[in-house]
Amino acid sequence: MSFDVDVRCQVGEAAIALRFATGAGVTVLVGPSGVGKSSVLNMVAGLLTPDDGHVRVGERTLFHAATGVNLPPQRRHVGYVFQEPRLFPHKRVRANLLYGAPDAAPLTATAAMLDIGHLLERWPASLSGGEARRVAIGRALLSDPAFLLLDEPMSSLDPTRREEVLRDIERIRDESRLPILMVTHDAQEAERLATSIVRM
Ligand SMILES: Nc1ncnc2c1ncn2[C@@H]1O[C@H](COP(=O)(O)OP(=O)(O)OP(=O)(O)O)[C@@H](O)[C@H]1O
Repeated sequence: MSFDVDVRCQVGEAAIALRFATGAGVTVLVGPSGVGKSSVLNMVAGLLTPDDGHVRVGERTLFHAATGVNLPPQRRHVGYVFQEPRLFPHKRVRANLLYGAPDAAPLTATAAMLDIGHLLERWPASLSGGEARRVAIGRALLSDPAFLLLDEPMSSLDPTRREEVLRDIERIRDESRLPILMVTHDAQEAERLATSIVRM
């Protein structure tokens, strides 16, 4: 089992509840705007604490209300790519990529895979949307995560850039074998990337 999630949480007016258990590959979370998809990612990441339930990824229990287990985000070994790239504006691309990386050795190979090797000395403000997104994905991968969370990684990209990021995610799915939990609005993306689809 990759993701074994059963969470309930009141967020403002919204009562969010979701249960799913999925195997290896990409689990895609789909559903209308405001239904709570990003909140579920935040509960898996440890940024939002569920009122009840459990979160297990692989063999590890990250949260279990009944026994009081609640690992802080930094101990969950999560690579989280937010809807906005959230790069550090005062750090060059290279330093952004290495932020949180236990080891600089995989930098060259990861940058080559994401086709961002020529951008290492640039500042984030000079990047296009697609480039910034790929740097955010690279930073998540280089932190040596146990799993990836991707929140609408193709949103607000033009069709060419979208295709590039789609291919990157396919490559990560097929080569790194990291469990991936991803949110998308787009049925075609879900169809193409998903090993499992969870509807909210
Ligand atoms: N800080 C907050 N205070 C009150 N309500 C909130 C807060 N954060 C989120 N919500 C509400 O919780 C619900 C779930 O939000 P969430 O961002 O998880 O949805 P989503 O499915 O990811 O939406 P989208 O697809 O539009 O990004 C929404 O109804 C939202 O208005």
